[in-house]
Amino acid sequence: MKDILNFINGEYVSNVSGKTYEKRNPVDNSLIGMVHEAGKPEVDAAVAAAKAALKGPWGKLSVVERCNMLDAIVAEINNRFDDFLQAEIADTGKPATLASHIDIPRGAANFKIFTDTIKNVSTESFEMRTPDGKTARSYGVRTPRGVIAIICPWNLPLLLMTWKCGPALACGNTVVVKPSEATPSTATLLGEVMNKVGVPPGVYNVVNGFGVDSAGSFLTSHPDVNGITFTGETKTGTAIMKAGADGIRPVSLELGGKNAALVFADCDFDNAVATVTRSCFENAGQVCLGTERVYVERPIFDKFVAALKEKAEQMKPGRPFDADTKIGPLVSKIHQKKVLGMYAKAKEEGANIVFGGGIPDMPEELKDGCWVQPTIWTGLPETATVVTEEIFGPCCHIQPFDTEEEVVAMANNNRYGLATSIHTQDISRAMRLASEIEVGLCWINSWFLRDLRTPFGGSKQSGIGREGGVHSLEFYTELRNVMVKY
Ligand SMILES: NC(=O)C1=CN([C@@H]2O[C@H](COP(=O)(O)OP(=O)(O)OC[C@H]3O[C@@H](n4cnc5c(N)ncnc54)[C@H](O)[C@@H]3O)[C@@H](O)[C@H]2O)C=CC1
Ligand SMILES: O=C(O)/C=C/C=C(\O)C(=O)O
Repeated sequence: MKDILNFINGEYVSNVSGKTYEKRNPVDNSLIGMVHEAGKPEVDAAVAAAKAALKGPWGKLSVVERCNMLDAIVAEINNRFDDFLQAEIADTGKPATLASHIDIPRGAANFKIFTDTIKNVSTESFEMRTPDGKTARSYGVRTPRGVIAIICPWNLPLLLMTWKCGPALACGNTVVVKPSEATPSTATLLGEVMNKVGVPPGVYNVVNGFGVDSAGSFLTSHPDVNGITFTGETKTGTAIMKAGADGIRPVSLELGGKNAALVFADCDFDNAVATVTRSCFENAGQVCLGTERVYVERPIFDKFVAALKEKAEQMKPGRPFDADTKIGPLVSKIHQKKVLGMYAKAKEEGANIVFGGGIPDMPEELKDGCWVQPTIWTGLPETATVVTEEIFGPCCHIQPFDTEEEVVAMANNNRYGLATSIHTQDISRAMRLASEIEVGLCWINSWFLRDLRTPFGGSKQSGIGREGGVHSLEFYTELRNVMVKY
């Protein structure tokens, strides 16, 4: 039996409570291991270690020395690529083709981009004349914020954790990571990499457990945590923001979405169908940037619905390493129940089910996995539950539209504002709409195409703050002004 421990001050440790919980594989519900839940004593120890490490050898490294250490982390993740791949796949059940192209490479790239950023970023400087005729020069100095709490979701575990850990460490902070209870393995494994490359104890810590009354809330309410960065549900973001208010700690929040794809009659049809297929069904729809509302201009509506249905039919569910697997299971029984509840709600509210709507027929040995069918609906009003609420499953509702004004109004009529994709060959229209749609991220004739130097985050109830490239420095550093009179 595998034990998934906590990683505190450079050592793998259990807990004083003796509490453990089962981590099961969502493909077939087999037991992967027992997770040792961190309680208050373990969270206190992790934060104390992180605080002490700021004053230890880590805090004395030059930027270049720190970046060299991060480069070694990148190399070691790549050396242990298969270990990370196996761990991520066991936790999530996602296809190996996906994890090996996105999750694990981004786990390494998320450190690399921020060593490049931190080595090349400048701060402003101004000169002025003083009233007594002398000169004063001001300049900015960036210092680490301190101990950063990183609270992660389960959909892209290594990718989303390193997206925060990379810049935090590059800026000289120390971190305490709380992975999702559903996906503890890769964050825990990264502790081995830290030790191998000589990252000092206490710089990177992992506390496993749940949110409320567990590791998550113990961590976010800890007074020695200097900043909290979170990706996950908007409701949890609200709780985390409240926790941050005590002690005036800054928060960076990447939250939910109910993203719209706008497909115009003049689009490159095959590209639009292929891209919307990915944005609806990739990672079994468990991507905050994913599309759950598709708006198609009326002249191509029927053709588009038929084409997307054909793609959904080809999404073969199966084991992660089978060559013909196109879609994995959902992450957990809890999430499967939530998504199937939404499928039932769509039916109850009168949806026309174009495809799916239930559990696929799986071979006997996989029947206990967390499978759901890719699902397409039409015919619902814009007020229907599955058109307004985030589902986080492989599904979408397709609505026809007649005018640009109408589709912009429908796309914006939602409390979230994370991402959109616009499919048209009219570049003027695309650029016009890109500024009218209320989102943090807008893709034109593409989706989830990432340049890690660019600002990433959501508007409205999809988040606060932007991370990526130099934008991450706003959260992970304090910008101090120094004025010298001479
Ligand atoms: N990237 C995204 O936008 C994601 C959105 N979701 C959405 O959220 C729904 C629920 O998924 P969950 O994993 O339960 O998301 P969640 O937002 O509840 O959990 C994310 C992380 O926050 C922690 N957490 C929960 N409550 C906390 C609290 N009060 N204080 C500190 N930490 C806390 C959890 O343990 C986990 O590590 C999904 O069905 C989906 O709709 C889920 C995962 C990612
Ligand atoms: O590319 C990224 O940095 C992030 C992608 C996806 C999410 O944030 C998410 O699904 O939560």
